[in-house]
Amino acid sequence: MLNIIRVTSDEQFNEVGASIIASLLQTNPRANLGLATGSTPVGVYNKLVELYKEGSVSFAQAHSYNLDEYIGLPSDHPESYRRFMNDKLFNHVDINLENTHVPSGSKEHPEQAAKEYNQLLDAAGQIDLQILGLGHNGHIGFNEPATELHAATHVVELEEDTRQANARFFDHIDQVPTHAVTMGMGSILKSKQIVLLAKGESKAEILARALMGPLTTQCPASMLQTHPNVVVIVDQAAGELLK
Ligand SMILES: N[C@@H]1[C@@H](O)[C@H](O)[C@@H](COP(=O)(O)O)O[C@@H]1O
Repeated sequence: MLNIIRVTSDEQFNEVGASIIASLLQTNPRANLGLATGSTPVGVYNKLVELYKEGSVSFAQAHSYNLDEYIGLPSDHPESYRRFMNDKLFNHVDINLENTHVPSGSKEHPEQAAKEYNQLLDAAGQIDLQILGLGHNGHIGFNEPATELHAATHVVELEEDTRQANARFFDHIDQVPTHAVTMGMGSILKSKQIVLLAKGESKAEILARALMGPLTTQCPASMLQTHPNVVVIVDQAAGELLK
């Protein structure tokens, strides 16, 4: 079931997103959080840091599992997703870094890294709350449009579109990795609850396709329509084409 929450400002967007995560941690301090990178969740993470500083939320017993990681960037590279998470959230709250998990972007053994991350997810059981952003081509995590989708964590070759969209974070497109490790569709869809975040006009069309179009592997986010508990937080621009 899709529950669409329309917001009218960035502030509200971030507050709604952060309060869903904070409420979960208040009732289940040991929750498994599925976390996402990209620009869309940044404000939500900032808000969570504020809530933590006010004493309204603690991550002390929480565990986190990130969706994806570039292959070939050292974990301290400014654009690696491990570094992103440390900088935007983990280093500012009381989460135990040992309980935070981001797939390894090992260049030497990417397939092994994917396999190990999958084993880690299996051992963790279920993710209680999975945060997702939305790629312009309908990807979630780095599950790119394709004729087949994968259930488990796997290595993926990034689409040119995706590399271009992410080039804004690098000095030059040549520096954007060509491959990534991503949690698979099965792991994402197994989460108890999913919160999809979409902001801005550039997401309006793909969001409408994802939520109202046919289920198709060509738009991996369309699979979210099969999930029993999805909350979609959209601003006015991204929600423009939703009925
Ligand atoms: N792998 C990430 C995705 O997890 C993210 O959802 C997407 C959208 O990013 P943004 O929120 O910056 O639009 O981009 C990246 O490619």
